[in-house]
Amino acid sequence: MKKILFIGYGNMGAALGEAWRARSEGARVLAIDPAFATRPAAHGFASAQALADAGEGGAFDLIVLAVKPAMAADALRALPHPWMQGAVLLSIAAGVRLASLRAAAPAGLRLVRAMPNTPALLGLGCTGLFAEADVDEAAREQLGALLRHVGSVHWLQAEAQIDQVTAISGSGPAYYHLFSEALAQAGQALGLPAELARALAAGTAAGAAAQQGAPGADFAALRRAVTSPNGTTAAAIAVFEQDEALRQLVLKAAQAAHRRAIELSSAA
Ligand SMILES: NC(=O)C1=CN([C@@H]2O[C@H](COP(=O)(O)OP(=O)(O)OC[C@H]3O[C@@H](n4cnc5c(N)ncnc54)[C@H](O)[C@@H]3O)[C@@H](O)[C@H]2O)C=CC1
Ligand SMILES: O=C(O)[C@@H]1CCC=N1
Repeated sequence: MKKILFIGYGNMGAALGEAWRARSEGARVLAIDPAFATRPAAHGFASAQALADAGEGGAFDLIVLAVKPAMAADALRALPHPWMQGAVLLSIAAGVRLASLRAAAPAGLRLVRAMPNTPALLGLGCTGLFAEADVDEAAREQLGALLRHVGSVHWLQAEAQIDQVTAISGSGPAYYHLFSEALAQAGQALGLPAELARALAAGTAAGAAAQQGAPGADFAALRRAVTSPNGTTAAAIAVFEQDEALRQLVLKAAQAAHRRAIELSSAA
């Protein structure tokens, strides 16, 4: 998949597109996004018409739909059909079902949904992928190879799993960032200077994440290694674990994200 077009080049689209521009040998990445009207770039066009006026277009191998969910179907409908001849469409829009995309797509366009996450910017993302049955093994391998440029790739067995992945890893980076915000605030509340509290929270998150990323890492064993009997960590963990408070809160939050993904699908 050498000729790639992004529809929408915001946070997530640009994270993928810029990685492929830098790391995927031979890939030619173009993007359409109204934001290119104010921040011109050689590979970016403010509209499909601007791209066509520049003599680009023809058929693309891969079209990545990376606009907000509510505008995904309309953005797909607005694309010239010849661009999609023989292409694969990769939609990263949360909660936009294959059935909605199918209804907006020309016949023959092969459809895949993906749920990446923002650490893709650093090559440390996780992507869940689900493809329609007509996407052959060769296309799956090429897509997998592209997405491995931004982190790990996980093929799913059912489309509904995309909503579950969204609630865990799609939204998940924000959960960890919120925890770091809270830890830095707690540091300040205990009397540390703000910048030191921030640096300690960030450094601790990065260190713990690296430990968790080791092959076969056992989260509970890593936690126990910090927790001396009757020590300081045990005092803190007892608060988190009282009535399973943290686990229950995380479960409720993930269920809310999952419900929202399902709601988005009925709105799209
Ligand atoms: N941000 C995240 O962590 C993740 C986002 N997603 C999905 O990615 C999609 C995009 O999200 P973000 O990048 O966060 O949003 P964003 O708002 O940063 O990017 C969306 C971009 O689409 C552009 N746009 C608006 N109308 C357009 C049109 N008609 N044609 C082309 N471009 C148009 C906007 O100018 C904007 O740059 C969403 O559907 C979201 O569900 C998926 C996984 C993670
Ligand atoms: O918040 C959202 O809806 C998107 C999907 C996953 C991460 N961001």
